[in-house]
Amino acid sequence: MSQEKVLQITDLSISFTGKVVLDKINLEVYRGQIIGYIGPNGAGKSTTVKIILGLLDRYRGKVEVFGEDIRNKGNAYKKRIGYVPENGEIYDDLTAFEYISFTGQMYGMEPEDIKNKLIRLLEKFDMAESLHKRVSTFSKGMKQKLLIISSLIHDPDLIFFDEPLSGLDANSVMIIKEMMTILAAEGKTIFYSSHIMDVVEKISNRIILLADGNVVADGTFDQLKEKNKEGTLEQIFNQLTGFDQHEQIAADIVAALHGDESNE
Ligand SMILES: Nc1ncnc2c1ncn2[C@@H]1O[C@H](COP(=O)(O)OP(=O)(O)OP(=O)(O)O)[C@@H](O)[C@H]1O
Repeated sequence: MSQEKVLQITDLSISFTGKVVLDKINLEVYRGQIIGYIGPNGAGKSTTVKIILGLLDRYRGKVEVFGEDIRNKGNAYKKRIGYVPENGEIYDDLTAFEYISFTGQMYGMEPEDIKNKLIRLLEKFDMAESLHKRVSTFSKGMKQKLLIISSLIHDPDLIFFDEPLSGLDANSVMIIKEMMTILAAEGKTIFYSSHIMDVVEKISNRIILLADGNVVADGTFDQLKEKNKEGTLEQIFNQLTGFDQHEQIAADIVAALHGDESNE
């Protein structure tokens, strides 16, 4: 792996209406890393990514992408970034071709280049027939594939995937996992946020766990395992976030559904 620093985050903090979401986070990310960026719901994973993408600017601290402070960078650095948001919205009335033409041109690509790539990619994603079909007619998985194509069509160097496998069938999941490995081996850097722990465990060469506004673990899966004496990433996650009550909570939920009296 390269020692070229792609991202540096220094003392990054942000609060929303008085609630501290990120509390002086520090991170250095290197070219070719696949970072499994995990944490409980509401831990601040999407917020971190939105700050790096320049979508939130009320933060404190410093964020450097490709060696430059994003506060001084304008928008040019975004052309080297790809992003699959957790809840990606696609303009439903557009066709696949119109949508990718629109996003590709925002990244400064030539229309001919966009079309050629898109035709090849749709074919590989088993969507060759969908080029001129409206997104409103697509299944969830097809929309997700289009979001993935949209995030990668401009060949970005730094890629943020927020639950990219959502809605994909088992075959497509295998393709995307393998694709991430190839892209990282080529020197692309991938930030992979997901709650599916066994995929994160397998795919990431570095895992960062965010909880209560802080980085509470940062290392390879083997390093995390050594420190925490637990078997799977799911167990390490539960241990580090202090969670051991799933049986009791599940039983309480069922009792509440039945209208049983609470004994809490
Ligand atoms: N625009 C906003 N205004 C107010 N609060 C916000 C805003 N955006 C995020 N938050 C709060 O910040 C916290 C972190 O949210 P964020 O979406 O970053 O979490 P996450 O780790 O991505 O969670 P999940 O795993 O559920 O996707 C949450 O408590 C959320 O309610």
